[in-house]
Amino acid sequence: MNLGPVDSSQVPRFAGPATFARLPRLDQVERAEVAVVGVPFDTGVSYRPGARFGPAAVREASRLLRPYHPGLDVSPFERAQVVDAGDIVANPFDIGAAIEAIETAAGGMDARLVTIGGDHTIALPLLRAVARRHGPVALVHFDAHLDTWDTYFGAEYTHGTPFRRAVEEGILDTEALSHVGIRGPLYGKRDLEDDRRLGFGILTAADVLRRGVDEVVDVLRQRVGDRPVYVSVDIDVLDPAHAPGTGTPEAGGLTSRELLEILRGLAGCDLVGADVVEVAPAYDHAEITSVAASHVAYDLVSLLALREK
Ligand SMILES: N=C(N)NCCCC(=O)O
Ligand SMILES: [Zn+2]
Ligand SMILES: [Zn+2]
Repeated sequence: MNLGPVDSSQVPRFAGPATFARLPRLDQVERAEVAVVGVPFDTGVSYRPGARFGPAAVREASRLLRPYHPGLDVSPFERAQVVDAGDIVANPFDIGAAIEAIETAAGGMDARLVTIGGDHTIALPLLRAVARRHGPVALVHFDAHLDTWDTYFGAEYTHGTPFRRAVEEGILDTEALSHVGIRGPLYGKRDLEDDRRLGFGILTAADVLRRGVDEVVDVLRQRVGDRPVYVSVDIDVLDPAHAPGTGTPEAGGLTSRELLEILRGLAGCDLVGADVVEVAPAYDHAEITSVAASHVAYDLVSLLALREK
């Protein structure tokens, strides 16, 4: 029997500590198959700071989640032991040290992780940890931005560069790399050429609109095949109307309905880990962004739970 969340019909959901979805902490169980972990770190940002407060805001917004997912027909917390593993301690004054600490902490956990960021820099050490276990993985990356740029101010490790570094390090399977939701101005056409050369295929925000969710899911599933796959969700993939609380917002994005439906379309894929990053609560209103992120995390947890048993 798995230890589930606090029952919101017995204890008001606004009472008590805010673990993700009111789940038990890692130290309250003997083993866990799926863990939600926070990485409060935003030293890699190029514009508005504040994603260091993302994990706390997403946990707070997750109080309203319920234990049955009708879209995927699964009770994720019954199907698997899901826990909140707390926050990884990352040095806010030293990006290199933070990246190492994240890789070590993530690599030391047996459960499959859904990580709440934090800025997008953290995807690199999380991918390293996953690749150590599974070899080079497929990637489905939801974002307004490519995040395959080379450097900012000469710095290699930033929130705009994790996936270029990951390809260079050989931890991604370059036959199976997708960006979804890309839009907005670039520095030049070369950004797209570099991205293609690194191996990425792009489904833009306009593609989601014109081709629709089902066709996007088909393309993604075909690219992923039966490879182990990591899903990285930068919350700015959503339109600023659906996610105002983020550091580098771009107009013309996905709705939360589209994002959640595409995620559900990945059911049955060999998901080995996932993240939700770039929630910056200081720019949020009425918890719009943190509610969206909590639902994205719930769907990712549900996809991981579906693989159990
Ligand atoms: N990963 C995120 N959210 N943003 C990257 C933006 C990089 C830039 O300032 O051009
Ligand atoms: Zn982004
Ligand atoms: Zn990003």
